[in-house]
Amino acid sequence: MKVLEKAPAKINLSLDVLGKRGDGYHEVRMIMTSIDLADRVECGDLPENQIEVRASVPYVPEDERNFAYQAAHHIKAKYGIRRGVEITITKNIPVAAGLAGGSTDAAATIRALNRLWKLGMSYQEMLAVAEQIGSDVAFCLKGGTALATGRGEQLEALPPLPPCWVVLVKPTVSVSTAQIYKDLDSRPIEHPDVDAMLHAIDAGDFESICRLLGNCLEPVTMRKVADIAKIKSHMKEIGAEGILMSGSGPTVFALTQHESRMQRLINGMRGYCSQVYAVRLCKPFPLV
Ligand SMILES: C[C@](O)(CO)[C@H](O)COP(=O)(O)OP(=O)(O)OC[C@H]1O[C@@H](n2ccc(N)nc2=O)[C@H](O)[C@@H]1O
Ligand SMILES: Nc1ncnc2c1ncn2[C@@H]1O[C@H](COP(=O)(O)OP(=O)(O)OP(=O)(O)O)[C@@H](O)[C@H]1O
Repeated sequence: MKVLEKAPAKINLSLDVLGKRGDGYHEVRMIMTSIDLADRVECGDLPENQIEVRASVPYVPEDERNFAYQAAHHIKAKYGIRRGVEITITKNIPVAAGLAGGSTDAAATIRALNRLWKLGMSYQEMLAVAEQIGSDVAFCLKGGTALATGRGEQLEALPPLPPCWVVLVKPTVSVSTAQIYKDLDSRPIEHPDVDAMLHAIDAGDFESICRLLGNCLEPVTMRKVADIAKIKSHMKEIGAEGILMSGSGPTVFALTQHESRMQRLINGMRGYCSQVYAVRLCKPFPLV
């Protein structure tokens, strides 16, 4: 038997860091939303009691470093499963891009194995597995729009954003999330207004959402990746309503409610970058 799960990427609409914790992580307060740029994760039975991962691109690890492998490993240990699984990942989300590609594959694997092995896991039980893998995995389990606190694993669901297009541009370089958080420690933090963003989302006020987009990691990554400032300025010239770097970067996204502007952004940005995507937002998965 085989089960297929869609694994959508995320963007951060507001990302604040409140301080460094004793465990080496940073205390965050951030708002994330799922977008319809997704990997495909397929889990199927294997005759031997082992975990095999196949990824469609060569630069994603297929061993225990893969977050989907780790999800299967934790579930097998926790539920005493002595069955084998083959996990096939079709990558569409750019890797090490600030879009939680590996985290969403892990979350999709948890949802898929719950179905394949008929485990009847509750959302809380899935969250317990997700937290063992990475900070963004918890959000990716359900997706939608949410406020994330703690190291990113404590979630509060928010209303969906007003319908819009998300245009993403991924510069060719990739960055390390751990290094960006480390570099942040030696700089003054530019805090975004997370509370005002929460109000704007509650009110469905697209104009304010665009105006309030903010990410305190953006200036840190910008110092390493000069392309980010250039991409932002080209997107502004073309006429995007709101523009921001996602997560630890380096992907930059623009929001617009106008199809003609979305088209202009795609055409305009393809002149500078090969990885340009235009997608819609994604609904949350109905987990309880
Ligand atoms: C930048 C974001 O993507 C925003 O959504 C997340 O905060 C990062 O989440 P993630 O990639 O799932 O991060 P993890 O895999 O848990 O951690 C990678 C590394 O990033 C740093 N890290 C991550 C999350 C956090 N709240 N504080 C941190 O300092 C730590 O050095 C950690 O070793
Ligand atoms: N299934 C996977 N897909 C992509 N990368 C993976 C996967 N599993 C492990 N990795 C490793 O994780 C690293 C980070 O990749 P990922 O695409 O998750 O970064 P990211 O989008 O910047 O993450 P985040 O936004 O959560 O910080 C990669 O360099 C890769 O080696």
